[in-house]
Amino acid sequence: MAKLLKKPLKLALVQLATGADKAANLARARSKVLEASSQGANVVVLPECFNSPYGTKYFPKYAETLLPSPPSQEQSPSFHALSALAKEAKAYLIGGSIPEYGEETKKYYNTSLTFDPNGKLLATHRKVHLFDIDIPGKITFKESDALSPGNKVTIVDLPEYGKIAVAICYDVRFPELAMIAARKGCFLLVYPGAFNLTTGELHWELQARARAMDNQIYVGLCSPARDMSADYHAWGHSIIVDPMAAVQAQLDEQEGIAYAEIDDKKIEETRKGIPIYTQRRFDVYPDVSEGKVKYDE
Ligand SMILES: O=C(O)CCC(=O)C(=O)O
Repeated sequence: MAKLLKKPLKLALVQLATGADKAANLARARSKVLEASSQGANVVVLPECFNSPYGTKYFPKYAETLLPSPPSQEQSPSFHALSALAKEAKAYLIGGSIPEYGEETKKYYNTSLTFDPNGKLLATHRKVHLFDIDIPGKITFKESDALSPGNKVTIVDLPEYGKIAVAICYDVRFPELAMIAARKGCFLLVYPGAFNLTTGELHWELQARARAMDNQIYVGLCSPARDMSADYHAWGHSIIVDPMAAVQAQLDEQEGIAYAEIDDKKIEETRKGIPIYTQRRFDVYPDVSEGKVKYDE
């Protein structure tokens, strides 16, 4: 079987304590990402909405524009902070997500930016599935009140290592997206995310393990730390799951960094032991990765 991952890497998920002050969030992100890289991390991930509080009323206030590309410092301080940070850390940086104002569409998005170790932007993912749920007495959230969805699957080539997919939080509930990425050769699925105290307990670990089990690749879910004084209470528990669906690292609800070694051997072993990759029956059902898939907007 062809290698998915050219050489082993160390993955770090930064479970950041965030607040209402954007500049303070960016500064804190810098110190934790540098801590991760000083521990040898090659790929570092930040959480969903790491530069702002999570909530529909906050998105327009914190939104930044990314056009023209690259944007000016004034248009997107977060873009510049992340780019500089990737360079300083000498690591690939998956910059969680930030509220974005699309200059071309006049709409708001929940957007993730990925930078290479030279600070170059490699990919942009706008959350495809918006978090609209209503569990009476527990949680009602309607992200679509403020945001519009993105329209593509985001696969990012990290030249030294191989391909990863980036999607955001609620996107993890849609196995098709993960399946397409895996069948296109990704070795890792990364989801900056902020589940809550209801669905976090029920589904956070289950979703991570299910995506890993179905696709026999690594999965990382990176949450903000929990802040009970904020409007939205994040589940935390940032997690890295291996291709056999075993939990390699998981945090509690407090600020911290989850680390794991990621290598091709584990993918190969898993697929050799449980060879679903060669046992699929595309004569009985279609291969979703072979249909019409949008990779670019
Ligand atoms: O799927 C869930 O239960 C939570 C999703 C979420 O919090 C989000 O998409 O931001």
